Amino acid sequence: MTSPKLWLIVPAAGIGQRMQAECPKQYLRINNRFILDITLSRMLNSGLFAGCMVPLNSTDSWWPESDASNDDRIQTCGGGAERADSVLSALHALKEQVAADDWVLVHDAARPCVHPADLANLVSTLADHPVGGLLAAPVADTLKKAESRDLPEVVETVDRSQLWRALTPQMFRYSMLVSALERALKDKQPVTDESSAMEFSGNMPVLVEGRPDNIKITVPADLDLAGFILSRF
Ligand SMILES: Nc1ccn([C@@H]2O[C@H](COP(=O)(O)OP(=O)(O)OP(=O)(O)O)[C@@H](O)[C@H]2O)c(=O)n1
Ligand SMILES: C[C@](O)(CO)[C@H](O)COP(=O)(O)O
Repeated sequence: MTSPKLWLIVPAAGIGQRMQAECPKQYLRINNRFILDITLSRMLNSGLFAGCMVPLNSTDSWWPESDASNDDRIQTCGGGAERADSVLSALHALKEQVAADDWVLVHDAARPCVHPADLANLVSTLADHPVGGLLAAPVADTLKKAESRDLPEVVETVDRSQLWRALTPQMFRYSMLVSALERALKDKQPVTDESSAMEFSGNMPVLVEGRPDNIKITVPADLDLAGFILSRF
C-alpha cells in the first residue's frame, strides 16, 4: 500500500483590491522578488509535494516574468470569480494526476511568511487523520462586535477563549475536498476557506497551532511587515 502523496495548490488569481497597488498584490516585490515566487519557493523547498497547481487570473500578464513560470514542478490553470472557485478549478485541473486519498494543501499566494516548521508540523500532525485540518492562531486581542462599518460602535465584547484565526496551508483529502467545495458552491454557501466547505459537509477539521507571523498580505501596511518577518528567517 503506497502512502498518499501531497499536492500543493497556491491560489493566485486575486486582484488585491484592498492593497490598492498598481498590480495584483502577489506580484508586488519584497527584496526584489515577487511575493508569489517567495511563497512558492518556501513551500516547494520543503520537498514534500508531488506537484503544484497555481490558478491564475485570466487577465494576469505578470506570470511570465516570475521565476515560478520557469519551474517545471509548477502547473497553472484558470482561476475563478472567488478564491473558492479558483481552488476548485485547480482541484479539477489536477484530477488525472491525483489519487482520491492523496492530500491537498491549499496555501494563499499572499502568505509568503509561512514557516517551514509550521508546514512540517501540519503535515505530521494530520498524516493519519481521517479529515485533515488547517494552521490557525488563537485570537490574542480583545474582540469587539459592531453592527456598522460606517460609525462602528461597540455592541458587544466577544468571548475569545474559543476563537482562532484561520491561516493556511489547509490540508484535506483530494476527493473529500472536491465534494465539499462543489456542494458548498452549489448551495451558495459563504466559503472563504477550504475548512468552511468541509465544515458545511459535516466535518470537524483539526486546528493546528501555527505562528501568528504567517500573515496574509492584505492591506498596504502588511507589505513592510512581511518584509521584516522574512528578514528574520
Ligand atoms: N478569485 C480569487 C480571489 C483570491 N484568490 C487568491 O486567494 C488568496 C487570498 O485571497 P485574498 O487575500 O482575499 O486576495 P484578493 O482576493 O486578491 O484580495 P482582495 O479581496 O483585497 O481583492 C490570494 O492569494 C488570492 O490571489 C484567488 O486565487 N482567486
Ligand atoms: C483562506 C484565508 O487565508 C483564511 O484566513 C482567508 O479567508 C483568505 O482571505 P479572504 O480575504 O477571505 O479571501
